[in-house]
Amino acid sequence: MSSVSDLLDPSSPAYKKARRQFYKATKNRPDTINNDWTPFRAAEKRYKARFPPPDLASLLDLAQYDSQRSNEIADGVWRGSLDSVSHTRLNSKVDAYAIPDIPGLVILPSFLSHSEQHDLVRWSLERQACYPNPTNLDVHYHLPREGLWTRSLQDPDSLILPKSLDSDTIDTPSYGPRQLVNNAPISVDNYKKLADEPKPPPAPSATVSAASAVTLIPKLRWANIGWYYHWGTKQYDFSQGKGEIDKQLRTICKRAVLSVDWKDVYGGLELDWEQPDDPEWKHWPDMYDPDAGIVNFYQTKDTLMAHVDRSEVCATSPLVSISLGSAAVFLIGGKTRDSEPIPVLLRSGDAVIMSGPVARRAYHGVPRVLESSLPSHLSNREDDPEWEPFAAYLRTTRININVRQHTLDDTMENDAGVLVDLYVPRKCSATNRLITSKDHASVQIVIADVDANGRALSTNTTFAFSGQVRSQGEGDDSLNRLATKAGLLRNVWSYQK
Ligand SMILES: O=C(O)CCC(=O)C(=O)O
Ligand SMILES: [Fe+2]
Repeated sequence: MSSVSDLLDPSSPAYKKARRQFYKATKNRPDTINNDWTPFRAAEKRYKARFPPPDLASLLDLAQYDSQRSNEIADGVWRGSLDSVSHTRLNSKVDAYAIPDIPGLVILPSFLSHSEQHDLVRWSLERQACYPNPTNLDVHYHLPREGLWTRSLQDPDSLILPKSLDSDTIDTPSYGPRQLVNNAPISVDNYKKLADEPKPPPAPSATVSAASAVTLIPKLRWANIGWYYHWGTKQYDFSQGKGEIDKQLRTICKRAVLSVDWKDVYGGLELDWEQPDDPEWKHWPDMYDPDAGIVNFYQTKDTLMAHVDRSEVCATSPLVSISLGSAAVFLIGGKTRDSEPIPVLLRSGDAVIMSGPVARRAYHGVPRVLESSLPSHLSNREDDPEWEPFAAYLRTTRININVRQHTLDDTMENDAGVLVDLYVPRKCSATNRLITSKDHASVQIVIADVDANGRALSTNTTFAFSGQVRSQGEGDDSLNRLATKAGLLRNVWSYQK
């Protein structure tokens, strides 16, 4: 088998063979084939291509600032550069860089120590891709309670049975890249409606047959953590209650968010925040607390197409994304696929934060997992004889832990962890801006409809006022104005004049 470095060397027989195969395969392709590609699609195609191998010099490779990573870079054949994408070093407790073209995008290279990377790889495989967390394989198979990974080590040949045998409804399986559904962006206004839409469980495939534990491992694509995510509608399903996000992971994500001086990122920028005079980033040190996420498992041929993660009500709160194992090309662009994306080389231990109204809503994807890029601290661990199966798996795998904040804090849930109407995020009736859960001076006034005898009916009209409106002495006037408009009051305004 040819190595990756042979494939990058135009004089090698392996390169020449790949070129012959490429010309043969594309001989009859019309020249106009790529005229319709958006800039994002064209970039995906470029980095995905096996031939010619992509030139990664255009990738931002922040590991190159770190002399302790020089061996890691030298050992792998893939390397980007430091001068292809404009970036600025942030004033922060750890190495952190902002990308001025995408405000709110922050990259923390080498954020995790080697031992944290080991722990998180084990954590992902042993404890996340298993009951009670849903995974892509659960739909089709009766997975063992101890998890597929543990079973595959203890009894690799044990048979895992398909669910189609005992189900009335069946479907076709999909192991490829995650299916992309064009979901409606959730917001405070449509939140209730989307939460109430039916979320039928997906049907198991009729065509999968029993498979051994070890052969199913490379088919693992994702595990859901925190709030239950319904892939069919790309919305959260609150009726399933809230899964736990492990404390260790929450602590790591909070450390990432708290280590950044957000004033250095956002100060002086005019962005489209819900409350421009009190932008949310100022509250992240108290408010940021992740409650939803996905652990992604990519084999080297897998890609994740351009998408926007817009199922979370907190549309601007930081999303923390941690890379482990093999390296990858990460693309991030703008509001549509029509902006040219920025290419970044993400290596094991790097973290990316997508935050604020621009970066959190930017199209992004992973067109390439880089072959032979596993760093030596994950491929050989003489200190841990039990590590070898993890190393073998990671040689063809990248793990990404993608952590979001869906709700503003847990006062939005009842004791059972279910979102309740009362705590659905509200907007100030006077200013139409979001009332955060930390706005303890906000009030909600419910005015009951009454019958002819003055007795309360079951219907009512509700007004919510933010603390800011009240502190400016605008509460009474606002209530009068709104109640008059709603036909509940008469003549109050004439008093004021
Ligand atoms: O793998 C990555 O780096 C990104 C994953 C991602 O965008 C997602 O899970 O939504
Ligand atoms: Fe994403």
